[in-house]
Amino acid sequence: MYVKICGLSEPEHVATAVEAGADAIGFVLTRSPRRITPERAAELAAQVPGHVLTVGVFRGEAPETVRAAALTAGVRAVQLHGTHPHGDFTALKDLGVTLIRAVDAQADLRCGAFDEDLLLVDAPHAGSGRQWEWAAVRGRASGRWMLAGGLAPGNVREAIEAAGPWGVDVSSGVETSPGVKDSRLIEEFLRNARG
Ligand SMILES: O=C(O)c1ccccc1N[C@@H]1O[C@H](COP(=O)(O)O)[C@@H](O)[C@H]1O
Repeated sequence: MYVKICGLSEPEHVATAVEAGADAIGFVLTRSPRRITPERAAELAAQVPGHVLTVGVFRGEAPETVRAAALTAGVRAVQLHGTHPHGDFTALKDLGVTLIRAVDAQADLRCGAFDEDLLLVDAPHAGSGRQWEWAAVRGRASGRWMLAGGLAPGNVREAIEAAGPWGVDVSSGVETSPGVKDSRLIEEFLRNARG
């Protein structure tokens, strides 16, 4: 099971996620309680080994804004939330990073439909920590797709069984309050996600 830990802002939590076996870690570079600057993301990304994907998370920004922030941060993937047209993904292809299309369950759920490399199926309000009806996407989402939205150490197994994703992504569920990560919860999430 591919696991992404998102919304990291402290070196200690980046180290915990890497050591506990995360496949990807995310830095929020858009309006959010978890927002960090691209410069801060670059400092954190520098401590991440090459086998772990570093992801810049955006919501509704224009491709040029995403490009500039991703280059400053030095991330190897960008995750675009919001109603981006296909052309936004095409415009970012030459950046040479992994493109992640983040949508809710009403969208086209075929990974690759917008030329993205990974699909993320999330709650309508990304980053809110709210659960939604994960089972509604079972058999509808296809390809390399991650489930997100209200996941936590205590429910990630149930979510995987309900939706059948290729991977999972968490932010709020490994925090003690919005934007404050907890190393013990990060480790527990990774353990439970892998069963
Ligand atoms: O985390 C945020 O604040 C955020 C802001 C804007 C866009 C996406 C955001 N987070 C993404 O939301 C999902 C899961 O969130 P949660 O576990 O329900 O809190 C994850 O993909 C984050 O990257």
